[in-house]
Amino acid sequence: MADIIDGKAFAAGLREEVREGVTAFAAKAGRAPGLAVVLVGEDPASAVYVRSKHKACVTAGMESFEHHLPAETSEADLLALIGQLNADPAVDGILVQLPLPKHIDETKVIEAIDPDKDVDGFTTASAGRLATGQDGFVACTPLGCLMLLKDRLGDLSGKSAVIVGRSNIVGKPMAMLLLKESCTVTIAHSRTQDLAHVIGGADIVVAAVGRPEMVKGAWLKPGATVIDVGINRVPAAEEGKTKLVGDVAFDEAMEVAAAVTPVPGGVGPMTIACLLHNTLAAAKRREGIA
Ligand SMILES: NC(=O)C1=CN([C@@H]2O[C@H](COP(=O)(O)OP(=O)(O)OC[C@H]3O[C@@H](n4cnc5c(N)ncnc54)[C@H](OP(=O)(O)O)[C@@H]3O)[C@@H](O)[C@H]2O)C=CC1
Ligand SMILES: Nc1nc(=O)c2c([nH]1)NC[C@@H]1CN(c3ccc(C(=O)N[C@@H](CCC(=O)O)C(=O)O)cc3)C=[N+]21
Ligand SMILES: [Mg+2]
Repeated sequence: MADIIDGKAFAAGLREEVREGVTAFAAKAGRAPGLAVVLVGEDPASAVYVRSKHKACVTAGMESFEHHLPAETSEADLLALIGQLNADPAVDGILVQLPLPKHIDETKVIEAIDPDKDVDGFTTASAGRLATGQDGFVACTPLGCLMLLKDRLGDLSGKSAVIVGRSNIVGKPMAMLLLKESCTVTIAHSRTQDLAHVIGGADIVVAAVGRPEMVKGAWLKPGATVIDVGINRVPAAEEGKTKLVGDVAFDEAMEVAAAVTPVPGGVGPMTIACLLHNTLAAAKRREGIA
C-alpha cells in the first residue's frame, strides 16, 4: 500500500512560514504585502477559488484586493484595471482568475500584467525566465508539485518523469521545473501513442489532464511517485450529489505506487499556499528586502 502525500498538511506548514515572513516584512516595510485578485463573471467554481484565496491571504496577514467584474466587462475595461493595479504601490501581486469570458483575449490580459507582479507566473516573461534559468515567478501549481516531490524524494536528479498534459499553466512549467532538477522528462498529451507504456517507465508521474481517473494503476511502474493535479467534479454514489476526483484512479494507484497525492487534499491546497509564497517574494523584491 502506497503512502498518501498530505498536500493539505504541507500547505498548512508553508502558509505558516509565509505568515511569519509577512510579519517580518511588515516590520521593515511598514505595510503588508498586497495581492489583487480579479474575477470576471459568475463561474461558480472560480468564485469558490477566489474566496479561498482571499481567506488564505487574510490569514497570512496580507492585504487582499478583490475586483469582481460583471461577465459583460469589455476587454478594454479589464486592461485598464490591470494598468491601475500595475501602477498601484500597495499591490505586489496580480492574479486574473482563468478562464475569462469568451469575448476577452486571455493572452492579451495576462501579458498586460507587470512581470514583477506576476505571482501566477503566467506571463511570457515569467515562462521565458523559467525556461532560461533566470529568476522569476514560477506558476503556483507546478511549484507546489515540485515542493511535494522534493519533500518526498529529496534529490530528483536522474529520475525519469512523465508529465501528462502540456498546458501553459501546468504541464509545460512542470516539465521545465523537473528538467531544472535534472530529471529525464517526457511530456505526454492527447496525441501520445501508448500512454500506458510511456507512463510505465516513470519514477515520477504528474497527471494534469482534466479527465477523471484516466491514469490507471496498472500503467504505473511499481514504486512510482504519483502527483495528481486533476480536479474533476463527478456524480457521487448518493443520488444528486457530486464529488471531486483526480486524473488518477486513486485506489488502483495506491496498490502499485510508493506514494500518491489525494484529490482533494493534495495539489490544490499547495497551489494556494504557493500563491501566498510568490506574493511575499514579490513584495520583498519590490521593497528591496532580502
Ligand atoms: N490543483 C490545482 O491547483 C489545479 C488543478 N488543475 C486541474 O488540472 C487539470 C489540467 O488542467 P490544465 O492543464 O489547465 O488543462 P488543459 O485542458 O489546459 O490541458 C489538458 C492537457 O491534457 C491533455 N490530454 C487531454 N486528453 C488526454 C488524453 N486522453 N491523453 C493524454 N493527454 C490528454 C491535453 O492534450 P492536448 O494538448 O493534446 O490537447 C492537454 O495538454 C484539470 O483537471 C484542472 O482542473 C488546473 C490548475 C490548477
Ligand atoms: N489565474 C489563475 N490561477 C490559478 O491558480 C487558477 C486559475 N486561474 N483558475 C482555476 C485553477 C484551479 N485552481 C485551483 C486552486 C485550488 C484548488 C484547491 O484548493 N482544491 C481543493 C478542493 C477545493 C474544493 O473542494 O473544490 C483540494 O484539491 O483539496 C483547486 C484548483 C487554481 N487555478
Ligand atoms: Mg477565453
